[in-house]
Amino acid sequence: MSDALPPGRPAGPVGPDAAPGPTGAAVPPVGPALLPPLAVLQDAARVVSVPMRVRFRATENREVLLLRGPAGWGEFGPFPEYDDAEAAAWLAAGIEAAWTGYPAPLRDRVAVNATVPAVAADRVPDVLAGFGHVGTVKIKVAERGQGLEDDVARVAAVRRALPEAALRVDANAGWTHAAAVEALTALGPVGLQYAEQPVAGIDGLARLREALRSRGVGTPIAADESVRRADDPLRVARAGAGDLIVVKAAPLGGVRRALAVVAAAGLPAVVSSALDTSVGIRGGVALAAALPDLPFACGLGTVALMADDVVTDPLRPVDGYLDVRDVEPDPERLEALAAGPERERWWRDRLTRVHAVLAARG
Ligand SMILES: O=C(O)CCC(=O)C1=CC=C[C@@H](O)[C@@H]1C(=O)O
Ligand SMILES: [Mg+2]
Repeated sequence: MSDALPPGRPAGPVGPDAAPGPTGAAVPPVGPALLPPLAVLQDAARVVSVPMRVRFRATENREVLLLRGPAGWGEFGPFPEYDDAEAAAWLAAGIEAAWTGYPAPLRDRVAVNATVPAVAADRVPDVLAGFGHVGTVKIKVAERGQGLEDDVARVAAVRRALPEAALRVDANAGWTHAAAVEALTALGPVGLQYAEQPVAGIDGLARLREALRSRGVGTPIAADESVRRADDPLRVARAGAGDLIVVKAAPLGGVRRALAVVAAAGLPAVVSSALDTSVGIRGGVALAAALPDLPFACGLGTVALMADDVVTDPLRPVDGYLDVRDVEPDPERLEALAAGPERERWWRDRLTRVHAVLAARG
């Protein structure tokens, strides 16, 4: 088998002539419409630990705290290393889901991509098999401890498996400027749909975008961490640092706030997951379903990377789509996946602290 990169499809509906940028629309501060008392949240909480089928983000077991409220279920699952201030947006999103519910959908299903973690190239067929038929694949690159040859081999393996699929890569800011120029030039012949957060920082993205253009590499640049982890999610758009933005409901403080970010950014948006259970994915689906424009497949297929789920009918892609439907955790699955007492305490303590952050913001 060769690692040569056969040509792929041309880039998607983005690029130098893509949408203009900030529209001046307002983005509300992070916070739920109404903050339930802490005791109510603690009563409503279930902490679960879901084993992964494919290791992703160095995660073997995805732990989250689920909340049951009058409008349904919500998920609070900021990654363990996130501080309480950053985690506040995730709690606001979980409360929105469980106490307010989601805005009305504009479509009844959303296209999703397969997600290929930074696995060895020979594992790619097995990873893809978990997603069923898809027309788009996102491939993780720039993994610490790996080199460009690993990325090229992984991308080539996906291209061999799915010659017609649109391919995108996500470096999670793992490349330096020089490494990103080298890698995206090498991957150029594949016709990447876009490169997600190839380097760190908004200035870094803008500089790279400029450098690629001047070399004739037309790969569009998507901003992810520079939107969801930034104090100001609109700075990317203002700085002209990306051709499109990646939006995730939980880190942006919920579906309604994420919709406001997209409206204000004035850039095409891709909806993606936060490696959630089906309860959190339901929020991503609600966001994708409510966006006026949805030009890209969504990164919401990640339940396929998990070995289990809290519902009996998981939001896992079928023929490249997820239906827009509610989910209800199954009492037996909640019991079977319950986190151990120490982890449960850790999450409940975190809930207490993060609730205080939201309460202090008023
Ligand atoms: O977008 C996808 O295809 C799947 C979701 C995904 O890649 C991510 C989920 C959770 C955490 C992130 O590190 C990661 C991302 O960077 O987009
Ligand atoms: Mg990303």
